[in-house]
Amino acid sequence: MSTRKTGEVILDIQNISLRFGGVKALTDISFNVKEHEIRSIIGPNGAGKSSMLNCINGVYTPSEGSITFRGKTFSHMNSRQVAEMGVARTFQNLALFKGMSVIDNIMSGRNLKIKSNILLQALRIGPAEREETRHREFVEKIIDFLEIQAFRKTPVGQLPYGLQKRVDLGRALAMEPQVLLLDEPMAGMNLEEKQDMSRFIIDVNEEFGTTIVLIEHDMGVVMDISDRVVVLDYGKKIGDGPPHEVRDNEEVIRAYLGAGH
Ligand SMILES: Nc1ncnc2c1ncn2[C@@H]1O[C@H](COP(=O)(O)OP(=O)(O)OP(=O)(O)O)[C@@H](O)[C@H]1O
Repeated sequence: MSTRKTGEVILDIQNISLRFGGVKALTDISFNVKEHEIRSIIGPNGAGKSSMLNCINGVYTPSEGSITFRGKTFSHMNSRQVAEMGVARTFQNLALFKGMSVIDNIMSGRNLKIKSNILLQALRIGPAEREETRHREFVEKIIDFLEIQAFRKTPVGQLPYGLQKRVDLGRALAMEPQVLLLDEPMAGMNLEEKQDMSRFIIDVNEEFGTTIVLIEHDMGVVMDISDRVVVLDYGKKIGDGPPHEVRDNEEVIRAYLGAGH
Protein backbone atom coordinates (compact mmCIF):
# COMPACT_ATOMS: atom_id res chain seq x y z
CA MET A 1 0.00 0.00 0.00
CA SER A 2 1.03 3.57 -0.62
CA THR A 3 2.63 5.79 2.02
CA ARG A 4 2.09 8.98 0.03
CA LYS A 5 1.35 12.14 1.99
CA THR A 6 -2.13 13.42 1.22
CA GLY A 7 -3.53 16.87 2.03
CA GLU A 8 -6.84 18.61 2.65
CA VAL A 9 -10.12 17.49 1.09
CA ILE A 10 -10.15 18.83 -2.48
CA LEU A 11 -13.36 17.18 -3.69
CA ASP A 12 -16.31 16.43 -1.46
CA ILE A 13 -19.20 14.39 -2.84
CA GLN A 14 -22.30 14.86 -0.68
CA ASN A 15 -25.43 12.71 -0.86
CA ILE A 16 -25.43 12.34 -4.64
CA SER A 17 -28.36 10.53 -6.22
CA LEU A 18 -28.92 10.04 -9.94
CA ARG A 19 -31.82 8.47 -11.80
CA PHE A 20 -32.33 7.44 -15.40
CA GLY A 21 -36.12 7.11 -15.64
CA GLY A 22 -36.90 4.24 -13.29
CA VAL A 23 -33.25 3.21 -12.83
CA LYS A 24 -31.54 4.48 -9.69
CA ALA A 25 -27.96 4.67 -10.93
CA LEU A 26 -26.72 6.30 -7.69
CA THR A 27 -28.38 6.49 -4.28
CA ASP A 28 -27.18 8.93 -1.62
CA ILE A 29 -23.46 8.59 -2.31
CA SER A 30 -21.01 10.53 -0.16
CA PHE A 31 -17.23 10.35 -0.11
CA ASN A 32 -14.32 12.72 -0.31
CA VAL A 33 -11.02 12.95 -2.15
CA LYS A 34 -7.93 14.47 -0.56
CA GLU A 35 -5.27 16.45 -2.31
CA HIS A 36 -2.48 14.31 -3.85
CA GLU A 37 -4.46 11.16 -3.17
CA ILE A 38 -5.01 8.20 -5.48
CA ARG A 39 -8.66 7.41 -4.80
CA SER A 40 -10.27 4.45 -6.53
CA ILE A 41 -13.93 3.72 -7.20
CA ILE A 42 -14.65 0.02 -7.65
CA GLY A 43 -17.71 -2.20 -7.92
CA PRO A 44 -19.28 -4.87 -10.12
CA ASN A 45 -20.62 -4.03 -13.60
CA GLY A 46 -23.46 -1.53 -13.52
CA ALA A 47 -22.62 -0.45 -9.94
CA GLY A 48 -22.64 3.24 -10.91
CA LYS A 49 -18.91 4.00 -11.20
CA SER A 50 -18.98 5.79 -14.57
CA SER A 51 -22.18 7.59 -13.57
CA MET A 52 -20.34 8.90 -10.50
CA LEU A 53 -17.45 10.15 -12.62
CA ASN A 54 -19.93 11.75 -15.01
CA CYS A 55 -21.55 13.63 -12.11
CA ILE A 56 -18.15 14.89 -10.98
CA ASN A 57 -17.19 16.20 -14.40
CA GLY A 58 -20.54 17.75 -15.19
CA VAL A 59 -21.75 15.34 -17.88
CA TYR A 60 -24.70 14.23 -15.72
CA THR A 61 -26.80 16.38 -13.40
CA PRO A 62 -27.47 14.60 -10.10
CA SER A 63 -31.10 14.60 -8.98
CA GLU A 64 -29.97 15.24 -5.41
CA GLY A 65 -26.82 16.18 -3.55
CA SER A 66 -23.89 18.47 -4.15
CA ILE A 67 -20.22 18.46 -5.00
CA THR A 68 -17.72 20.76 -3.32
CA PHE A 69 -14.51 21.48 -5.20
CA ARG A 70 -11.86 23.46 -3.32
CA GLY A 71 -14.45 24.84 -0.93
CA LYS A 72 -16.99 25.89 -3.62
CA THR A 73 -20.24 23.92 -3.63
CA PHE A 74 -22.18 23.05 -6.80
CA SER A 75 -25.40 21.14 -7.37
CA HIS A 76 -24.42 20.94 -11.03
CA MET A 77 -21.48 22.07 -13.12
CA ASN A 78 -21.10 22.02 -16.86
CA SER A 79 -18.16 20.18 -18.39
CA ARG A 80 -16.33 23.32 -19.49
CA GLN A 81 -16.57 24.89 -16.01
CA VAL A 82 -15.19 21.70 -14.52
CA ALA A 83 -12.29 21.64 -16.98
CA GLU A 84 -11.52 25.30 -16.30
CA MET A 85 -11.40 24.53 -12.58
CA GLY A 86 -8.66 22.00 -13.26
CA VAL A 87 -10.43 18.66 -13.54
CA ALA A 88 -9.43 16.51 -16.54
CA ARG A 89 -10.72 13.12 -17.58
CA THR A 90 -9.88 10.10 -19.70
CA PHE A 91 -12.56 7.85 -21.11
CA GLN A 92 -13.37 4.14 -20.89
CA ASN A 93 -13.76 3.98 -24.65
CA LEU A 94 -10.98 6.00 -26.19
CA ALA A 95 -12.13 9.36 -27.54
CA LEU A 96 -8.97 10.19 -29.49
CA PHE A 97 -8.76 11.57 -33.04
CA LYS A 98 -7.54 8.38 -34.72
CA GLY A 99 -6.33 9.98 -37.94
CA MET A 100 -4.34 12.69 -36.17
CA SER A 101 -0.77 12.38 -34.89
CA VAL A 102 0.17 11.78 -31.27
CA ILE A 103 1.41 15.38 -30.97
CA ASP A 104 -1.80 16.86 -32.37
CA ASN A 105 -3.99 14.69 -30.15
CA ILE A 106 -2.12 15.80 -27.04
CA MET A 107 -2.10 19.40 -28.30
CA SER A 108 -5.93 19.22 -28.51
CA GLY A 109 -5.89 18.90 -24.71
CA ARG A 110 -4.34 22.39 -24.53
CA ASN A 111 -7.33 24.07 -26.22
CA LEU A 112 -8.60 25.56 -22.98
CA LYS A 113 -5.22 27.13 -22.35
CA ILE A 114 -4.93 28.83 -25.76
CA LYS A 115 -5.65 32.53 -25.27
CA SER A 116 -4.98 34.24 -28.63
CA ASN A 117 -7.82 34.59 -31.11
CA ILE A 118 -8.43 32.23 -33.99
CA LEU A 119 -7.34 34.68 -36.72
CA LEU A 120 -3.95 35.33 -35.10
CA GLN A 121 -3.55 31.62 -34.55
CA ALA A 122 -4.35 30.83 -38.17
CA LEU A 123 -1.86 33.42 -39.41
CA ARG A 124 0.67 32.36 -36.75
CA ILE A 125 1.76 35.92 -36.13
CA GLY A 126 2.96 37.86 -33.09
CA PRO A 127 1.77 36.68 -29.70
CA ALA A 128 -0.09 33.74 -31.25
CA GLU A 129 3.15 32.33 -32.66
CA ARG A 130 4.94 32.69 -29.32
CA GLU A 131 1.99 31.15 -27.54
CA GLU A 132 1.89 28.18 -29.91
CA THR A 133 5.62 27.61 -29.35
CA ARG A 134 5.06 27.55 -25.60
CA HIS A 135 2.23 25.02 -25.93
CA ARG A 136 4.24 22.82 -28.29
CA GLU A 137 7.12 22.79 -25.81
CA PHE A 138 4.77 21.72 -23.05
CA VAL A 139 3.35 18.94 -25.22
CA GLU A 140 6.90 17.72 -26.00
CA LYS A 141 7.55 17.48 -22.25
CA ILE A 142 4.49 15.27 -21.85
CA ILE A 143 5.63 13.12 -24.76
CA ASP A 144 9.04 12.65 -23.09
CA PHE A 145 7.42 11.94 -19.73
CA LEU A 146 5.19 9.23 -21.24
CA GLU A 147 8.09 7.82 -23.27
CA ILE A 148 6.29 8.02 -26.59
CA GLN A 149 8.90 10.11 -28.47
CA ALA A 150 9.24 7.45 -31.19
CA PHE A 151 5.55 7.84 -32.12
CA ARG A 152 5.27 11.64 -32.04
CA LYS A 153 4.12 11.92 -35.66
CA THR A 154 2.31 8.58 -35.93
CA PRO A 155 -1.47 8.69 -36.47
CA VAL A 156 -2.94 7.46 -33.20
CA GLY A 157 -5.13 4.85 -34.92
CA GLN A 158 -1.98 2.98 -36.01
CA LEU A 159 -0.69 2.52 -32.45
CA PRO A 160 -1.27 -0.55 -30.28
CA TYR A 161 -4.13 -0.15 -27.80
CA GLY A 162 -1.86 0.27 -24.74
CA LEU A 163 -0.06 3.19 -26.38
CA GLN A 164 -3.35 4.78 -27.42
CA LYS A 165 -4.40 4.74 -23.76
CA ARG A 166 -1.10 6.45 -22.93
CA VAL A 167 -1.81 9.17 -25.51
CA ASP A 168 -5.26 9.60 -23.95
CA LEU A 169 -3.54 10.15 -20.60
CA GLY A 170 -1.18 12.62 -22.29
CA ARG A 171 -4.10 14.60 -23.66
CA ALA A 172 -5.61 14.87 -20.18
CA LEU A 173 -2.21 15.89 -18.75
CA ALA A 174 -1.98 18.66 -21.36
CA MET A 175 -4.69 20.46 -19.38
CA GLU A 176 -2.31 20.58 -16.38
CA PRO A 177 -5.10 19.25 -14.18
CA GLN A 178 -5.25 19.42 -10.41
CA VAL A 179 -7.59 16.45 -10.41
CA LEU A 180 -7.42 13.67 -12.99
CA LEU A 181 -10.38 11.35 -13.45
CA LEU A 182 -9.37 8.05 -15.06
CA ASP A 183 -12.12 5.75 -16.33
CA GLU A 184 -10.69 2.22 -16.56
CA PRO A 185 -7.21 3.21 -17.76
CA MET A 186 -6.10 -0.47 -17.85
CA ALA A 187 -9.14 -1.95 -19.61
CA GLY A 188 -8.17 -4.28 -22.45
CA MET A 189 -4.45 -4.15 -21.64
CA ASN A 190 -2.00 -7.01 -21.30
CA LEU A 191 0.07 -7.43 -18.13
CA GLU A 192 3.06 -5.44 -19.37
CA GLU A 193 0.86 -2.57 -20.56
CA LYS A 194 -0.92 -2.54 -17.19
CA GLN A 195 2.39 -2.35 -15.35
CA ASP A 196 3.50 0.55 -17.55
CA MET A 197 0.22 2.41 -17.04
CA SER A 198 0.33 1.86 -13.25
CA ARG A 199 3.83 3.32 -13.18
CA PHE A 200 2.76 6.37 -15.21
CA ILE A 201 -0.23 6.99 -12.94
CA ILE A 202 2.00 6.84 -9.86
CA ASP A 203 4.59 9.10 -11.55
CA VAL A 204 1.93 11.69 -12.50
CA ASN A 205 0.73 11.65 -8.92
CA GLU A 206 4.18 11.91 -7.40
CA GLU A 207 5.95 14.22 -9.86
CA PHE A 208 3.12 16.69 -10.55
CA GLY A 209 1.21 16.24 -7.27
CA THR A 210 -1.95 15.53 -9.29
CA THR A 211 -4.90 14.13 -7.35
CA ILE A 212 -6.24 11.03 -9.07
CA VAL A 213 -9.70 9.47 -9.04
CA LEU A 214 -9.61 6.09 -10.71
CA ILE A 215 -12.20 3.56 -11.83
CA GLU A 216 -10.56 0.20 -12.38
CA HIS A 217 -11.65 -3.44 -12.53
CA ASP A 218 -8.20 -4.95 -11.99
CA MET A 219 -8.14 -5.53 -8.23
CA GLY A 220 -4.39 -6.14 -8.11
CA VAL A 221 -3.76 -2.69 -9.58
CA VAL A 222 -6.37 -0.99 -7.37
CA MET A 223 -5.03 -2.53 -4.16
CA ASP A 224 -1.46 -1.72 -5.18
CA ILE A 225 -1.71 1.94 -6.10
CA SER A 226 -4.70 3.38 -4.17
CA ASP A 227 -4.58 5.35 -0.95
CA ARG A 228 -8.30 4.78 -0.37
CA VAL A 229 -11.02 2.89 -2.18
CA VAL A 230 -14.77 3.52 -2.35
CA VAL A 231 -16.95 0.53 -3.29
CA LEU A 232 -20.30 0.85 -5.06
CA ASP A 233 -22.88 -1.87 -5.64
CA TYR A 234 -26.26 -1.32 -7.31
CA GLY A 235 -25.71 2.44 -6.98
CA LYS A 236 -25.08 2.33 -3.23
CA LYS A 237 -21.87 2.77 -1.30
CA ILE A 238 -20.99 -0.46 0.51
CA GLY A 239 -17.38 0.21 1.50
CA ASP A 240 -14.89 3.04 1.90
CA GLY A 241 -11.37 2.99 3.28
CA PRO A 242 -7.78 1.94 2.70
CA PRO A 243 -7.29 -1.11 0.43
CA HIS A 244 -6.67 -3.63 3.23
CA GLU A 245 -9.89 -2.60 5.00
CA VAL A 246 -11.98 -2.75 1.86
CA ARG A 247 -10.51 -6.13 0.91
CA ASP A 248 -11.68 -7.60 4.23
CA ASN A 249 -15.14 -5.97 4.18
CA GLU A 250 -17.74 -8.76 4.15
CA GLU A 251 -20.31 -6.79 2.16
CA VAL A 252 -17.71 -6.04 -0.49
CA ILE A 253 -16.65 -9.69 -0.70
CA ARG A 254 -20.32 -10.73 -1.03
CA ALA A 255 -20.96 -8.16 -3.79
CA TYR A 256 -18.00 -9.41 -5.79
CA LEU A 257 -18.75 -13.10 -5.26
CA GLY A 258 -22.38 -12.48 -6.19
CA ALA A 259 -21.26 -10.80 -9.40
CA GLY A 260 -18.96 -13.71 -10.25
CA HIS A 261 -15.74 -11.67 -9.95
N1 LIG B 1 -27.22 7.08 -20.09
C1 LIG B 1 -27.87 6.15 -19.38
N2 LIG B 1 -29.19 5.93 -19.57
C2 LIG B 1 -29.86 5.01 -18.85
N3 LIG B 1 -29.31 4.23 -17.91
C3 LIG B 1 -28.00 4.39 -17.68
C4 LIG B 1 -27.20 5.34 -18.40
N4 LIG B 1 -25.92 5.27 -17.96
C5 LIG B 1 -25.92 4.31 -17.00
N5 LIG B 1 -27.16 3.78 -16.84
C6 LIG B 1 -27.54 2.74 -15.88
O1 LIG B 1 -27.07 3.16 -14.60
C7 LIG B 1 -26.53 2.07 -13.88
C8 LIG B 1 -25.07 2.36 -13.54
O2 LIG B 1 -24.28 2.34 -14.74
P1 LIG B 1 -22.75 2.76 -14.81
O3 LIG B 1 -22.34 2.72 -16.25
O4 LIG B 1 -22.55 4.01 -14.07
O5 LIG B 1 -22.07 1.55 -14.02
P2 LIG B 1 -20.54 1.11 -13.97
O6 LIG B 1 -20.29 0.71 -12.56
O7 LIG B 1 -19.68 2.17 -14.53
O8 LIG B 1 -20.53 -0.18 -14.90
P3 LIG B 1 -19.34 -0.82 -15.80
O9 LIG B 1 -18.34 -1.38 -14.85
O10 LIG B 1 -20.07 -1.90 -16.54
O11 LIG B 1 -18.80 0.26 -16.68
C9 LIG B 1 -26.70 0.83 -14.74
O12 LIG B 1 -27.91 0.20 -14.37
C10 LIG B 1 -26.82 1.41 -16.13
O13 LIG B 1 -27.58 0.57 -16.96
